[in-house]
Amino acid sequence: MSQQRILELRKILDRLAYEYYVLDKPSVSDQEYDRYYQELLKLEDEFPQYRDPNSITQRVGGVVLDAFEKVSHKRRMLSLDNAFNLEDLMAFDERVRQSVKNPEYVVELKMDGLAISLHYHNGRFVQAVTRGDGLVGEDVTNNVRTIASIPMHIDMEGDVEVRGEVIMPKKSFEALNEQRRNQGEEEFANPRNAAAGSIRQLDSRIAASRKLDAYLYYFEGAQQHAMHTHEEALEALEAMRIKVNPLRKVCKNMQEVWQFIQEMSERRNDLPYEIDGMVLKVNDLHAWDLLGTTAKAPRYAIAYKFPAEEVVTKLLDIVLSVGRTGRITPNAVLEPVRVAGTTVSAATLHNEDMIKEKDVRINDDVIIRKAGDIIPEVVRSLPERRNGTQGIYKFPQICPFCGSKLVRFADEAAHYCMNQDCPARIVRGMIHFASRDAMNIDTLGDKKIEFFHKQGFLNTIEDIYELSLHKEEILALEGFQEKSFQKMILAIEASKERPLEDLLFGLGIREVGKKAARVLAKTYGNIDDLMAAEEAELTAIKDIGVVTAQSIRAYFAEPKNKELIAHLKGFGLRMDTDKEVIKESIFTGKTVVLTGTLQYLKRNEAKALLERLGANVSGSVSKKTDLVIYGEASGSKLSKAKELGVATMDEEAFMKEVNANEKS
Ligand SMILES: NC(=O)c1ccc[n+]([C@@H]2O[C@H](COP(=O)([O-])OP(=O)(O)OC[C@H]3O[C@@H](n4cnc5c(N)ncnc54)[C@H](O)[C@@H]3O)[C@@H](O)[C@H]2O)c1
Ligand SMILES: [Zn+2]
Repeated sequence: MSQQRILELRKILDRLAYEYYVLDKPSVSDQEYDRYYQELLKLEDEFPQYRDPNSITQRVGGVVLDAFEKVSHKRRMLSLDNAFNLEDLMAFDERVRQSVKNPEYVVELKMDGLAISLHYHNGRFVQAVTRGDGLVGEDVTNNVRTIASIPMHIDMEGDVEVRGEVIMPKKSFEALNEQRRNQGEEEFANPRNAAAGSIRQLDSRIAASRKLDAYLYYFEGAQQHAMHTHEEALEALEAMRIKVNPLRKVCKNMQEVWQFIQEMSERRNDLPYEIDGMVLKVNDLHAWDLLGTTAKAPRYAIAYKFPAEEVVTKLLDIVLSVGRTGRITPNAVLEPVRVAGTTVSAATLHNEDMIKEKDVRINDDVIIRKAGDIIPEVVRSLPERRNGTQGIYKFPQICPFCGSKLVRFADEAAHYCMNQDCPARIVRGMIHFASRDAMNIDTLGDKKIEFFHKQGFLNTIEDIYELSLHKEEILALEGFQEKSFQKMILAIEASKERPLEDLLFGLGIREVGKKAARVLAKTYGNIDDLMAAEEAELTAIKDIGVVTAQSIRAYFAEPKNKELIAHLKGFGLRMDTDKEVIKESIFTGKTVVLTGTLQYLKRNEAKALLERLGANVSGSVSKKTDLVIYGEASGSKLSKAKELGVATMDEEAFMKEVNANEKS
């Protein structure tokens, strides 16, 4: 039983960590994650036979993206153990006291960003590396250079390593999300994920535009510089004009610690950046060596995490919604309640497993939590408050909108309505088709589509282009005027000119998101060639996997979909891409040869990029060659180029040029 639960928890946590560290897109709040984590920690403690070095509790979370140069840390970059209340902190103090007499603590703010290591050589900033998996991080030097508060020169000879936190101030975060909203892009869940997403960008101009900041809190090898305490080390950093957070305090005992924590938690909302807790560090650096570290965290420090805002309310009902792919989401209908400054009356329950996991039943009192910008969630039910009217929730077997049987695939937690004609799916599909990222018919929003569907005017995507046939009926409806009707029809007409990639995305083919649509449109140029493409041909395209390829094939094999495309063609929708404009660049008019193994691009991609930038790509080096671009293990072509005096460029430099041109 406990073993099963341990495995289950590891699976949940691995998925959440992936969403958080790799996608920078968490689906639950940090508190929710921490609850699962603490439960796992406790079970592993209780049942040592089930411990596993691969468990998330035994390693530093986080990953190293392949797109970046990997750098090994000289000393591991660790995480921190967590405390959630005074009791946890007292236990930590107790453990420290077993090795250290009368410990002092430096108490700092726990800034919610991502850890970074900065390297200086003879006073010059030379490299910045992310924490990564703790052993190896990503080289993000160019991006970190764009952070104004990080000094490029310091007054210290030799090699100096400083560590700290890159953060996105609340103001920058709000501005960024507003901009993303306006451009129809997905918003970041919180400043931490936005900061992480900004630092891990291949184009440093994006990082520069994101207005990041950084605070440093660790001086590697401070003892070699004759410092004895952490506070002395921080002051030495300040003397080098390195930014250290002044909101910190050296505390003589736990009473002072707790008082400072209370003080800061009251000021928390007024700070210009987000903090998710406080960090206690033993002040005496000699004690750091004495106490040492675990596989994951130092024993001389601990993070106290602030509690999230939680309230209790009644769960009145569970209702299902259906997405355009048929995916079903169960939602909690709640007795309205104020939490974290807003009134909440609905919360997501994710899927059947989550409902079981949290043992949520209709009529239960439940704990609701809203943290940061994440949608409200049901944390758990309060079974002790049940009065006998709460039966175990049975997940519906049929779609509430069309009555067809719901399907749950073996490897997925979600249920699906598989009925292509399900009215709820059709409406969601039309909403998606008209949305900003797709055909961008901005006068035809969610509410109007739902309304016209109820009126019987919109039953398929094709109907959008025949809406003008219902002019008389629509004008007879309340709230519709000739002028706004004309505007709507004009926007529908204008959408016929959208390029192929927008149409492909708008069709809502499973697995074909914005990016895949762009890749497909670019590769095929028009819809007929794409419709004729075999699965093998599709999977040969970078970024298109087997599942996506099969889904595309299945979509175009469906007679109804073929008909839809034919009808749309009949309405005059263009079904090709914008012609690639050749961009003037340093490659324009040059004869270029590629050689060696490229790290960032496949050979054919590099070729396509070069051609777009006006180059003529050739296979062999001769006197006519203007430039040889080389990757790793390049052999005879490179030596021949050198012999002939032909200019050469390594892949790194090439990527920089490409990036510069792509973004301009
Ligand atoms: N919502 C989710 O799905 C999800 C998933 C995974 C992780 N998380 C969150 O991330 C946490 C785990 O991340 P973690 O391993 O980075 O641990 P952590 O964020 O709890 O603590 C360690 C980090 O704190 C940072 N920090 C900030 N101020 C500091 C200071 N003054 N001194 C020292 N360090 C400071 C450093 O970056 C350090 O690496 C979880 O507890 C959870 O809150 C959330
Ligand atoms: Zn249905």
